[in-house]
Parts: sequence; structure tokens; C-alpha cells
Amino acid sequence: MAGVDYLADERNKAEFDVNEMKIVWAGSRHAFELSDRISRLVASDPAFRKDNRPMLSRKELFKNTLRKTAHAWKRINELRLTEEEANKLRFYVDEPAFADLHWGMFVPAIKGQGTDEQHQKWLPLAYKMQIIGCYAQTELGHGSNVQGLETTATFDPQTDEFIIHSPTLTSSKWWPGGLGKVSTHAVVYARLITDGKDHGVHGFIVQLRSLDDHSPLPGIIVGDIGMKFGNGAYNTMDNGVLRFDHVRIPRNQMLMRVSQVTREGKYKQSNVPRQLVYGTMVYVRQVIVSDASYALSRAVCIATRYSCVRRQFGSQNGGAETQVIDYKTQQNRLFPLLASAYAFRFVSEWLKWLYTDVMQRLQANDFSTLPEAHACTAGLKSLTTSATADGIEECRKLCGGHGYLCSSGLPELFAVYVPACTYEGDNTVLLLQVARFLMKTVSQLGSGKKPVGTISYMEQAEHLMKCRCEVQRAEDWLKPSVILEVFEARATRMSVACAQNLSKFANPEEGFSELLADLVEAAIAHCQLIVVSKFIEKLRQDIPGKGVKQVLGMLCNIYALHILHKNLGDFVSTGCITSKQASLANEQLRSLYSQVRPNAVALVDSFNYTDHFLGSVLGRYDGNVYPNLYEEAWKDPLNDSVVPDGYHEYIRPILKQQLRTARL
Ligand SMILES: CCCCCCCCCCCCCCCCCCCCCCCC(=O)SCCNC(=O)CCNC(=O)[C@H](O)C(C)(C)COP(=O)(O)OP(=O)(O)OC[C@H]1O[C@@H](n2cnc3c(N)ncnc32)[C@H](O)[C@@H]1OP(=O)(O)O
Ligand SMILES: Cc1cc2nc3c(=O)[nH]c(=O)nc-3n(C[C@H](O)[C@H](O)[C@H](O)COP(=O)(O)OP(=O)(O)OC[C@H]3O[C@@H](n4cnc5c(N)ncnc54)[C@H](O)[C@@H]3O)c2cc1C
Repeated sequence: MAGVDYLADERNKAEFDVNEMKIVWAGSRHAFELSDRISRLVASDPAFRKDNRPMLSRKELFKNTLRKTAHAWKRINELRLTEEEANKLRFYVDEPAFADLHWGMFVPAIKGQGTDEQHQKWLPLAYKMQIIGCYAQTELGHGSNVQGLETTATFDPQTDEFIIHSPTLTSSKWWPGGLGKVSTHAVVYARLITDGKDHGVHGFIVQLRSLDDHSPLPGIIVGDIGMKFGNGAYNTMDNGVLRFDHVRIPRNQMLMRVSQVTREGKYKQSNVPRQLVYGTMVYVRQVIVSDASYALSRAVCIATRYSCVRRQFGSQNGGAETQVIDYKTQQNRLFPLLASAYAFRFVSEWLKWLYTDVMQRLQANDFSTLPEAHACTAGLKSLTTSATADGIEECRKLCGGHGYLCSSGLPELFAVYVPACTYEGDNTVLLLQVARFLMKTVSQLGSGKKPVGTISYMEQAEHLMKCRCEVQRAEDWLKPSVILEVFEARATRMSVACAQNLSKFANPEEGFSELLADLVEAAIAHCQLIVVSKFIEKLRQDIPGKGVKQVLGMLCNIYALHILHKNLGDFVSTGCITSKQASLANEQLRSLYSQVRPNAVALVDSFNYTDHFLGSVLGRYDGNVYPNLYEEAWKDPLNDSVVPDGYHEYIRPILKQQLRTARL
């Protein structure tokens, strides 16, 4: 029955203009048109086929990724794609590969930490991919504690070179993506030593492999660290191990924007904060927040469409059974995730703006907003990736048994996504950075230093510590001012409580260690407030299109009230709301679910994902799930023969033995 749209009824129910929503989701008409064009380009190119990934061995999988990347690079050049188009092409190819680290970390590290001369030398080579680089920071013994790295870069004034060395097993670089089998170069983070003095961790450009035959250069041991979680999934990436045995590099390969070593071996620091050495991580964390909204929206799209197709129970007089999406339990699990996908999309747009703003300020030697940018990127990376990883798994469960099949697309999406909670900063470690920022802000209240940006609500701390929520009826929860105040009060009270408890310790670091769990919760409350407030800010903008703003308003309220419901302990114990107000919030939430229900499929259609990108039989645009699921099963290599390999060796002898036993 090709061409039939089994979800047509659902699409007809929508109360808003889907085409306008597609533009809101993409960010602009230009972004929508570009994304739409590139997604079709990828979907129609057989070289980008990806449905066979779970069946391939590691070696086949990896070679396949090399082939796809080479093909993508060829198409990018043939079609003369812009950077924005190339980025989208990479996105829709949907396969983690060495090129992500080359473009996403190696190039940004050189750009952010290199001098003008270093840019001139290295960037043209990297832009043409005449060299391929990775970001080699983490070691076997240390990842989170960057200052604990052990690799050394010792300056030799005799030869004007650095000697890069791995003094211990634990100093082996371990994890860098693209390192294992592909990268010719790396930005290596190592302790700089001049004249016997240790100046801490700095970045160095080091060539690893020959540009002629790809063999490792003398003194370098390099390889892949082995299979990772999930068949297929992230195993397309060659995360690697690297050891140096007194490898020499010229002095001008130390990235020298933040600090320099002179010909005489003198160490000098520029007039910029040393934290700029961590700048690449700030950039990538911001990209990861954006990726979270895409990964979650993808899982939600699959679960929503399938929940409309799937029917269980409730048939009367032989009529159709109930669509599982109509169960309130399904809505209570699914719609907050749908709302989160939109919330993360908008907060990521804002974060991109914040990052660009910080970069412009840095160019003008204004470093004042760097701490806030660090706290926001670290905190939002943590919040959005944790929620997305949990959300993808919830979507798998929302699809019942069929969600566990690889053809649902969800197992692979989960396996590829979960390391986002760890890479680019373990999520707990990052929340503790936010907590430090919050404690510093609280300690400065009343000192005359005005909190700015996302923390400016703390200026009203006195009011927020004692205000009472005004909600008397369920509808009162729809007022943005009510929601904002309640979230601000909760975040302030949790931070202030931590600060008060900290002040009871004679040694602040000891106190910080003791209170880690509370500090993490205060940091989460602050980050959830940012997401809620950026959604509300988005709704204050002019948003064209019939019903678009209204339905986004519903999602915003669902996001906020669901967070409130899940964290009732915080809100009630800090006295921000009463238990009566909590039950009114729940009442409102149920009503919002009913309002969103007719719009559910149209809201996921607004992501504009092709069936190729979704990679899911359950999430097909046309909803024609069962015949395709049935057909897909027969494609499994196990079904190549009716009688399986191994029958004669293993099954038949057992059967025969049972026969003998039965005769006895
Ligand atoms: C087919 C394709 C063909 C071609 C296509 C072409 C186009 C393709 C385009 C593709 C683009 C793709 C891009 C996407 C890429 C994304 C993919 C992601 C893949 C995975 C990558 C994973 C990489 C990694 O994991 S790299 C390693 C990351 N490691 C970490 O994150 C370590 C975590 N630890 C830390 O960050 C720190 O050590 C920390 C912060 C925990 C503690 O540090 P330290 O001990 O030094 O600090 P403190 O003493 O606590 O603080 C000192 C002081 O500094 C402040 N601070 C700390 N960090 C920062 C910072 N980052 N920025 C600013 N300030 C910072 C801190 O707040 C303190 O301030 P005070 O004022 O002194 O309090
Ligand atoms: C798929 C993947 C790709 C990666 N790619 C790269 C790459 O390209 N380049 C690169 O350099 N690195 C890369 N990494 C490494 C990654 O950045 C680190 O694994 C990450 O920063 C976490 O550090 P860790 O492994 O040392 O964790 P650990 O710090 O050892 O964490 C272990 C546990 O200890 C807890 N913990 C640690 N410190 C504290 C603390 N101070 N307070 C409370 N709890 C704490 C953590 O919360 C966690 O539960 C990659 C990792 C993965 C999984």
C-alpha cells in the first residue's frame, strides 16, 4: 500500500501551521531551506546508507566510515558547499568519525590558542584536510583533573625544541577520537617544563604519523583502545592510545596565544586568563547542548509517531483499540520529553549567541563574561545530555518490545548518545564547576559587585528568600511571571542554604567536599531555571504562523511544570510552594497534555527529519509500521538460510539424544 499516509488523521488534527513551526525549529527560513536541501541530498545518496551498521564487524564498520567520510569530503568539494552546508551534511550523514574531532576540536584549538603565525602555518593545511588532527588531552590516569596530566614537554634550549615524553603508563594518552588509526597530527596537552620548572598544562601541535605512508613517527606508539558500548554505534570512531618516547618538536609548535617560551627558554604569560587553554572545551560544550536537542527530538519523533500507530486494549463492539498515545501515562512520559526537545533547542540557540558574544569580547580583551560562559556551557552541557540520555531510553520503553529491535533506531541512538554524559567533562564534575560559580556569587552579594547575565536574579536574593507563590487556581500556573519567580526562588534558596552550610566549616575546601551532593542539586536548580527562562524569553519574541506561539506556550508550561513535579521535594521543602499549589500544578499539567495531544504528530513533523536520518521503522513518516517491521526481520543474516549453520553440529545431536532418552 505504498503512498498511504497512516498518520494522515493525526496530521489533520494539528491546530498550528507546521511549515512555520519548521522554521522556528530550524532557527530561520534560511536555516530551514538549507537543512531541508542537505537532508534530501544525503538521503538520496546510496553511499550514505546506514541501515546495515549493526550487522558489520568492527573492521568493516570502521572501513565503511572511512569510505563515507571520503565520499562526504568529495561531495563537499564538488558541490563547493559552504561551512554551514558542510556541517549539515556531516549532521545528516549521522556517523561519528575522526573528522568530527578534526573540525570540532583540532581546528578550534589552533584557532583559539594559536598565534597569528601559527594560524597562517597550520590552518590552511587543516582546512584542506592535508593534515588530519585530533585533541589529545585525556590520559589513562587522568581525565577530569586536567591539572593532573603527566605527559611532559621539556624545553631544550640547545636545539630550540620541546621533548614530548610519556613518563609513566598512566600518562599514556587514552580516548582521543580519531587518534587510534587516522590522525596525522594532534594537539597534545602536556606539562610545560623550562629550566626544571613546571608551568602546568599547555597545548602543543605534534605530528604523529608519516604523511607519506601513515606509519607512526619514531618514538611514537599509537593504536585503538578497543570496542566500546553497543554493537555498531560509536565503534565507527577510532578512540586511541598514544605514548611518546622523547619525541622532539620545534619550539614554535607550542600553542602560544596564552603563554610563550622564548628562544632563551624564558616563560612569559600574555595578558589573557590562563583558562583560555580550556577554551576549546567551552566551544564544544556549547555544540553538545545543540546536539542534545537533536538527539532527543529524534527519539521523541520515533516514539510519538509509533504511539499513534500502536493500539492496545479498549476495543468496544469490535471497533478499533485505543491508540497508546491516548493513555495519560504515555502522555505523562512522552510529552515532557517533547517539550524538553524544544526547550533544549531554544536554550542552545541562546548559548550559541552567548558564546559568540564572549568570543567577540575576548578579541577586545574583555574577559569579564568568561566565568559566566564557562558556568553556562558546563552546566547546560551536563543538564541537557543527562536528560537526553535518559529520554532516549524512556522513548525506547515507550515503544514497548519493538523499541528494543535495532530496526527501531533507538538502541543505536542510545549507544551513540550516552557517552555525551562523560566526554567533554563528566556531568557531575561539570555541575560542581557551576556550584563553585554559584557559591562565589552568593559570597559576593552585598559587596557591591552586581551579578549579571543568567545569575542576575540573585540581585533580588532578599526578595526571593521570602516571597510566597501566589497560585490559587490551576490556571495561575500558566503565568510566566509566576513560574519564573518560583524557579528563581528555589534556585536562590538552594544556593544560599549551601553557602550557609559551607560557612560552618573552618576550611572551605573541606566544607565543599562534604556538601558535594547538595551543591550538585543547587547547580541543577540553577541550570533548570536558565532553560525555563530562555523558553519564556523565546515566547516574548514575535513568532509568526497560525497557532505556533500558542502551542509553544503549552510546551513551555509542560517543561516547567513537569520539572516542578519531578523536583517537588526542592520546591516544597524550601517553602517556595505549598503542597496544595503542587497539586494544582499537576492538575494544570494534565490539562496541558490534553491540549498538546492533537498537535503531537505535527510537533514532531516540525523537526523535518527524513526517514533516512531517523533510521527507524517505528518512526516512519507514513506510519506504515507493521509490514515494514515484518519485512525488515527477514533481512537479518540469520534468515539467509532456513536451517541455521550449526544445526548438524549442535542442534541435531541434542535432538537425537532426546529421542534415545524418550525410548528408554
Ligand atoms: C563527513 C564529514 C566530512 C567533513 C565535514 C566537514 C564539517 C564537519 C564539521 C563537524 C563538526 C563537529 C563538531 C562537533 C564536535 C563534537 C563532537 C564531540 C565528540 C566528543 C568529543 C569529546 C572530546 C573530549 O572529551 S576532550 C576532553 C574533555 N575533558 C574535559 O572536559 C575535562 C574536564 N575537566 C575540566 O574541564 C577541568 O579540569 C575542571 C574545570 C573540572 C577543573 O579544572 P582546574 O582544576 O584547572 O580548575 P579549578 O581549579 O576548578 O578552576 C580554576 C578556575 O578556572 C575556571 N575554569 C575552569 N574551566 C574553565 C573553562 N573551561 N573556561 C573558563 N574558566 C574555567 C574555574 O571556574 C576557576 O575559576 P575561579 O574564578 O578561579 O573560581
Ligand atoms: C566516547 C568518548 C570520547 C572521548 N573523546 C576524547 C577526546 O577526543 N579527547 C580527549 O582528550 N578525551 C576524550 N575523552 C575523555 C573524556 O573527556 C573523559 O573521559 C572525561 O572528561 C571524564 O574523565 P574521566 O574519564 O577521567 O572520569 P573520572 O574523573 O575518572 O570519573 C569517574 C567518576 O568519578 C567522579 N569524579 C571525578 N572527579 C570528581 C570530583 N572532583 N568530585 C566528585 N566526583 C568526581 C565522576 O563523577 C565519575 O563518576 C572521551 C571519552 C569518551 C567516553
